[in-house]
Amino acid sequence: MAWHDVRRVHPGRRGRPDVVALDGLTLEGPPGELLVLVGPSGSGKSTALRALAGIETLDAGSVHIDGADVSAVAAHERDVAMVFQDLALFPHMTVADNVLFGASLRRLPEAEQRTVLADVAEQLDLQDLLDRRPSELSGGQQQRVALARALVRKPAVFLLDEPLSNLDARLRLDARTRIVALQRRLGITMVHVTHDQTEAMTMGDRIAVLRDGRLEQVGTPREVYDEPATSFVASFLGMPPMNLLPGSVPLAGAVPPDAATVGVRPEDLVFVDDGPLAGRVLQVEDLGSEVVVLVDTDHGIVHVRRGVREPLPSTSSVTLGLAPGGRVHRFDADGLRLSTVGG
Ligand SMILES: Nc1ncnc2c1ncn2[C@@H]1O[C@H](COP(=O)(O)OP(=O)(O)OP(=O)(O)O)[C@@H](O)[C@H]1O
Repeated sequence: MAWHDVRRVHPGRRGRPDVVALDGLTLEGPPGELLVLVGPSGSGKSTALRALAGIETLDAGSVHIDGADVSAVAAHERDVAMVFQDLALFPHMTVADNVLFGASLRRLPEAEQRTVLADVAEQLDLQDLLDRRPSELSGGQQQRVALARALVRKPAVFLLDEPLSNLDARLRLDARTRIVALQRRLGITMVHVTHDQTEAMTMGDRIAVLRDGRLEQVGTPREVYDEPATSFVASFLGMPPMNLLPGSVPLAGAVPPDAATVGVRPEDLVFVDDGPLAGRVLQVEDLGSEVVVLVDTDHGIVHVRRGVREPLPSTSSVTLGLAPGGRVHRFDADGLRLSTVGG
């Protein structure tokens, strides 16, 4: 699938200014890829997905599926299936009927419908739920029904708009694993929208980071985490986010002084004697599997991530330095990455 220079402007209502939802979005992915769109609220993720599905008009540019320009093709004729956050299951229908809903499947001979249903029910672990109605299902089960309903259509592109956001943390993890396994097994092209960066990092073959309706960076999760193109990407991915400090902080020793900002991940900082960054321990957050220490410095609060077995500083006044193998990213005044030092 591809977006080529797509622009979408929502006219401002009642004297309000127009909203540019997509501002020349260009992005493409190979067939069989699981592409995750991430970005803050309002960055245009849903609009991009809706544009591909054909339920959003384009003001300029084009969208492509399987190499063909489908910009002028009606939504119902595009070979896509979309799962929304609210799932939109029919409450009066059984799970089986919800899954099979849709004229094309209904036209199949009954025996064939049963095969399709049995197949998808097995893939999504719905075998025992087929006679129930949505109100008799948990959130996770409902979500699996919505996935099944989209899957039986065997679309060329499968679009997921935050389908996991209503699930609790455990179910989310389960659903995440299930979707990725399914996508791998069937080799389907999938675009998954989320604002959850853990979901993005763990699910995507590639992650596309959107900001203000434009593509900020696209790459594998490792690439965007380790080599963020901009300070925006650097601070968007990672929890806690990358620490951004003035370029004058000599964290990486003698580096060229032309960076406006230097960025360092919380895991790349250590407590040392006489380090280049001084501060006071504000808070220690023990997360069970790791410890995050908040240090108040002259340049704002800095997050330090340490292992649970490592000793913590014994005094509240501390100095920080770069961890062995740690990396410092240097950004210019526009936020563009100049280089990465260390690692
Ligand atoms: N129908 C509409 N009318 C007016 N403005 C809209 C409309 N739909 C979206 N917008 C605006 O377009 C911008 C992009 O919206 P979009 O829903 O694509 O962002 P998003 O990244 O998916 O956000 P979220 O994560 O909050 O769902 C936002 O500023 C939004 O307010």
